[in-house]
Amino acid sequence: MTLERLNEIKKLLNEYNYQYYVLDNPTVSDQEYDRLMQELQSIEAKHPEWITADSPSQRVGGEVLDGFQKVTHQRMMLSLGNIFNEDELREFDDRIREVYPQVEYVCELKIDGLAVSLVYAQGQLSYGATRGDGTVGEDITHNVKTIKSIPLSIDYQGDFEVRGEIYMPKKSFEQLNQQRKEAGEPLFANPRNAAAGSVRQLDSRIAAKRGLDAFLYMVPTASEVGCQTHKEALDYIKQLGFKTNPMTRVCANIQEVWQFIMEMTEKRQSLPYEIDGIVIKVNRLDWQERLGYTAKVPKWAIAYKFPAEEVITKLKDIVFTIGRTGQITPNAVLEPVRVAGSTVQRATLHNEDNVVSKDIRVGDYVVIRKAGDVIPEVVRSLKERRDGSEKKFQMIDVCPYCGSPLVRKDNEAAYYCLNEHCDSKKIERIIHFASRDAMNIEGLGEKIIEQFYNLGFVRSIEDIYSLSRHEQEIIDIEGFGRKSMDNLLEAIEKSKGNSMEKLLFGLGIKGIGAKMADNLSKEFKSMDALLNASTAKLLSMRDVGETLVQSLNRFRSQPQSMTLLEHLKAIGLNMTYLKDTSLLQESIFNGKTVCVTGTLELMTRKEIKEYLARLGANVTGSVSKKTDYLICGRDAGSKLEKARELGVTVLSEAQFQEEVNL
Ligand SMILES: NC(=O)c1ccc[n+]([C@@H]2O[C@H](COP(=O)([O-])OP(=O)(O)OC[C@H]3O[C@@H](n4cnc5c(N)ncnc54)[C@H](O)[C@@H]3O)[C@@H](O)[C@H]2O)c1
Ligand SMILES: [Zn+2]
Repeated sequence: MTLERLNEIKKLLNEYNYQYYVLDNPTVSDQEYDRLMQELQSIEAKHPEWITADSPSQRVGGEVLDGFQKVTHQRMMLSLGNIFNEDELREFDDRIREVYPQVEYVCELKIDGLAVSLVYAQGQLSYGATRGDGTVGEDITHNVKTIKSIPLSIDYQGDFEVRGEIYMPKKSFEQLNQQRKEAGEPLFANPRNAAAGSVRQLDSRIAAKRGLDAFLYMVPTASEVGCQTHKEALDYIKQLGFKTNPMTRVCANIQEVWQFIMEMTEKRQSLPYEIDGIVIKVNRLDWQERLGYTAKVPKWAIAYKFPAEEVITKLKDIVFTIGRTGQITPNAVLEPVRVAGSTVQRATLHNEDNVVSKDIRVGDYVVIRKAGDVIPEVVRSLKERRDGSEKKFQMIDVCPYCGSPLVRKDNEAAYYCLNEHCDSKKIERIIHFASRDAMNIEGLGEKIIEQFYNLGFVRSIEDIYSLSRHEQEIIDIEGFGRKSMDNLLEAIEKSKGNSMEKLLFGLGIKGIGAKMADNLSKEFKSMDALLNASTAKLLSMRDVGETLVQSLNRFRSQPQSMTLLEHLKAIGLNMTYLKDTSLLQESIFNGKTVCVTGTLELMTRKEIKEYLARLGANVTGSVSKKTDYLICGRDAGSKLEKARELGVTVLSEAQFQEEVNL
């Protein structure tokens, strides 16, 4: 169970790392990422035997993109350990003071940009590089040179390396996103990703226009140039002409550190650049040296991360939404407010007990927290700002959709509408339609459908196919990035080509399960033929009984069902059986999950996929425990490794062709 969870988290984190470091386009918030990382670390702490070298907990950040020169760092560029509260800060301090009771710290703002290494030779900038995976980075010299505050020459004749953070000031970020919006281009999620995306342009004219800047905060060879402390090193580079951050403070003990953190939490909003925390470093360089490093982070420094961002806004109304199971949830309608990079207009209030115990009223000013979840939440109300016009919360007792009395189940805080014909059933039908064995629309899961339903984007099955109309609104929903939207629209488009049995099963006709849908489709070949089939013909089939015929008759006599099918046909959904029955009988791939990887030589990727579909295979994009076969072309990489690890049968392209007699 836990091992399974561990693998699941690793997979997610690797995916998020890729989106964040390679694509500069995260699909989840940093809080969500950090929460998963903590969970991973706590499982690994309990089971050290499960730690693998490729675990995200063991690796520093990103990957090196093709297209850039690679630079091997003279010394590893590491990440930082994270802490999230005062207790953890004190634990860090305890560990240090066990060795150095007199420790002094330097506190710095944690600039939300990307790390850069600048190397000078004979006083000239010789190159600038990204952190990459810590060992090898990308040469971004051409873009570094566009940053005006970075000196191209310094008054130091030997080899000299200095490290710091390239960032995009808030103003530049807003202008950039405004321009991109007007040009219809995808927006950057935050200044960090915008900065990273800018320095990784091959054309330096682009970076030059992006208004980037840099703070320098570290000299790997500080003691060699005569510095004893980190603070001296900072002063030294400032003298050489580098820009250092003015907020830096030396603290005599951990109380002063916490004091600094509190002060900066206040100041954060008013700074002209984004910070996501405070970095705390041991000041003495020889002590740093002796405290040393883990594989990923220094032991002499730590990053305190600010909690999920909170903002204040007015609660205009409370509305109720319904979920798949009929659960009724109160939601806050808010005066739109920007929080951590997106505009929030709605937030969940969870349930009646929560609203009552926090005494949240319509008209209140409330604190909204954007954590990792798709829907932000209301943390508390500001009672001191009330003027008496606020309305006390009253839970409804009938369903807002159908008027049936609501039922509170034993031991549960939630209320339910149990009416069979209520909206929850519609949600359920849409969920079923999109599910894996039916139309298999990836990215359109239960929670998303509930949310889209309640926001009015998807009220019926047909609506799925006009979702692009709400594209911008959906991207604005917290947590739903441009990339997820593109993927979703692609998955929806792809589902139009499904073979008939998937659609038939998706319609949710009573008695027609996945297997029966397959049998009927195989027999009748098209939706029209099935809908016009005589009772006698149906009954002549094996496994088809009276009940099923009655159920199908009910379906075909309902005008709304026929209209639905007509609409789907007009939208372009395939209504015929695409699997080739003669091929199916003998195919070893029938009903199996198959993945294709590597460079194919005999067929194109598209051809082989279509062919496999005709053989009855379910073709997937990744290898998992559910995979039955992996078909491998040349230069197969991680998928092949994974398949071997999981014991999945691997076939070469030639073996595949032989198997299917091509
Ligand atoms: N949302 C996502 O999908 C996603 C994915 C991957 C990572 N992340 C975020 O990135 C974090 C990991 O990134 P990371 O490895 O760069 O670590 P980090 O950002 O937590 O800390 C290390 C980095 O801090 C920067 N830094 C800024 N100011 C500094 C200063 N004064 N002194 C020293 N360093 C300073 C440096 O670039 C350094 O490499 C995660 O904790 C998460 O919040 C998010
Ligand atoms: Zn109802």
